[in-house]
Amino acid sequence: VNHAAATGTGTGVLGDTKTLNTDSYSGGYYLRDITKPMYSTGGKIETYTANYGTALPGTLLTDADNVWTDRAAVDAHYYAGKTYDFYYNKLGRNSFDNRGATLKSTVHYSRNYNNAFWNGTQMVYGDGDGSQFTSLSGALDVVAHEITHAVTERTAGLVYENQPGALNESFSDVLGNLVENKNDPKWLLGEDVTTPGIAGDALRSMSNPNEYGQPGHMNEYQNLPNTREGDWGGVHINSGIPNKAFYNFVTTPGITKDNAGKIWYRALTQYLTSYSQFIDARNATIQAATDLFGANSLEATAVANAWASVGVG
Ligand SMILES: Cc1cccc(C(=O)O)c1OC(=O)C1CC1
Ligand SMILES: [Zn+2]
Repeated sequence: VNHAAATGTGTGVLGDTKTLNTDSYSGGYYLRDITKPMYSTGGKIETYTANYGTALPGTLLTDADNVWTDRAAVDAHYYAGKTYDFYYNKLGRNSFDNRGATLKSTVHYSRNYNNAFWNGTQMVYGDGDGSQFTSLSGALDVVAHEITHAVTERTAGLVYENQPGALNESFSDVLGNLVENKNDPKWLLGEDVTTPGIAGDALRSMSNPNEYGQPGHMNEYQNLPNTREGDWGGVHINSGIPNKAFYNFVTTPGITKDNAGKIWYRALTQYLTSYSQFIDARNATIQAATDLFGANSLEATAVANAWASVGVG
């Protein structure tokens, strides 16, 4: 029996019902999406469980009746599909490698694990401890954040330390929110899975980085040690500065989310390199806006103003 695309239903982390692309193969249903353009060269979206251990990728999820109840798996699978669609339809990129590589996710990684990460090959999601986080695949901005780490690794290659690392983090936050495309005036990150017992909070805020302990201007840059304890020079801290620059840009009257995304994506994939600093990101986004909209365009002017407003350039 060959692979055949099937449509299942599943319950997500927040209790919502979703339609899932699955694969009816040899008598069972597999959590495998074979409907995307990348399938023409063998690419698919596959979701696994680590079954609360740390061996990767773990076991590909199967189900007898195509009604899926593993909430973390349902959202990891569905949101990976949404992220693939955004990159393909909006930015013309065919998966993280732009060559239709299979998108592999593993959920239920370890126990009480308050993290999500791209390990160089696949996405990995913990279930949280139920207090700090619920299952981390339950948020589209988180899933798109992780997949964007893969895109960055294959393009600019921004090293995960100091200013290049803060840029790496910021591009993941920017694309995470653009893919999520919520009507969220505060441009929050992780709001759907952070502290399930507290409403209205988040992991980070792009509109007001200070709200979650991040600098929003160069004069608040935190020189932290390039160690694990120092968050590798504060990559999740100093990302507040480029995040705020993007927020100021995208909220400029006349700037659309689509155009802002094209400019940031073009800077990331055409101009930035491993050790790019904040000033290089400023120059790269101005150049990208100039390429796409012209030297004296609203976009190019607004990009320069946005970086100046956070003390860069
Ligand atoms: C929750 C978490 C912990 C450690 C690293 C990351 C990381 O991927 O950098 C992480 O995920 C996020 O930041 C996502 C966006 C909310
Ligand atoms: Zn990250």
